[in-house]
Amino acid sequence: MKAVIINFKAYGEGSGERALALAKAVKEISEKVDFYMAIAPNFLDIPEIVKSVDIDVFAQHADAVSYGSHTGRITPEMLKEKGVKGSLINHSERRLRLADIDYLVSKFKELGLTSVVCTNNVSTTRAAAALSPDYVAIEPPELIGSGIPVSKAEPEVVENSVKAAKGINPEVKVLCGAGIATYEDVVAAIDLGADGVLLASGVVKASDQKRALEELVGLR
Ligand SMILES: O=C[C@H](O)COP(=O)(O)O
Repeated sequence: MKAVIINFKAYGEGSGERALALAKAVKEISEKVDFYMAIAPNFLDIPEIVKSVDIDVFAQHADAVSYGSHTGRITPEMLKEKGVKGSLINHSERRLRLADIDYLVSKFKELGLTSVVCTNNVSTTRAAAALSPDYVAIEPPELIGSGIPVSKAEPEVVENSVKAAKGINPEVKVLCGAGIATYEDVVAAIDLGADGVLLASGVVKASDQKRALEELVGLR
């Protein structure tokens, strides 16, 4: 099943009570379509959403450390304890070192968490795929939040990332993201070989989030 993962980022429109409402809207829509839909709210909203909404919840980041003397860190074990499905790793707005990405992908496997490693171009997608995460998500940073969909503006980046990742490890699923907002954008991504999309502003910043969700998955 193709995946649609919605990152709430640190947007006010996807925080607190609004995060909970949006999570419920995503859950409701997910029951009407043939997409795997999941969300990535901020850390503070995760426990409440996990408790109240039956949907896969991802963190937006994890730190490459285990329990111990670290201040202000979120370890994979903590995420596991809170009932999250997995996490974005190395998002463009929260980059990590290669060794940290490697640590997290391995630790996630050990804990049964799903890893979504974000990348910015074909070469980094190839490098990320070599670590055998569950997903890589190719997102050209300049298109993030631009409203210009990567699947239309830079189709070759998506297509070549899919080829590069599958060439290294056919098991790795490839998402694309940046500027995705409509069903047409999603279909374009899938036509380029992507296993789904990772998006944020097209839904979270929309004046009518539910309507934006419906448009995204082809219900309108
Ligand atoms: O995690 C999501 C990506 O950074 C894409 O963001 P965007 O949909 O606002 O362009």
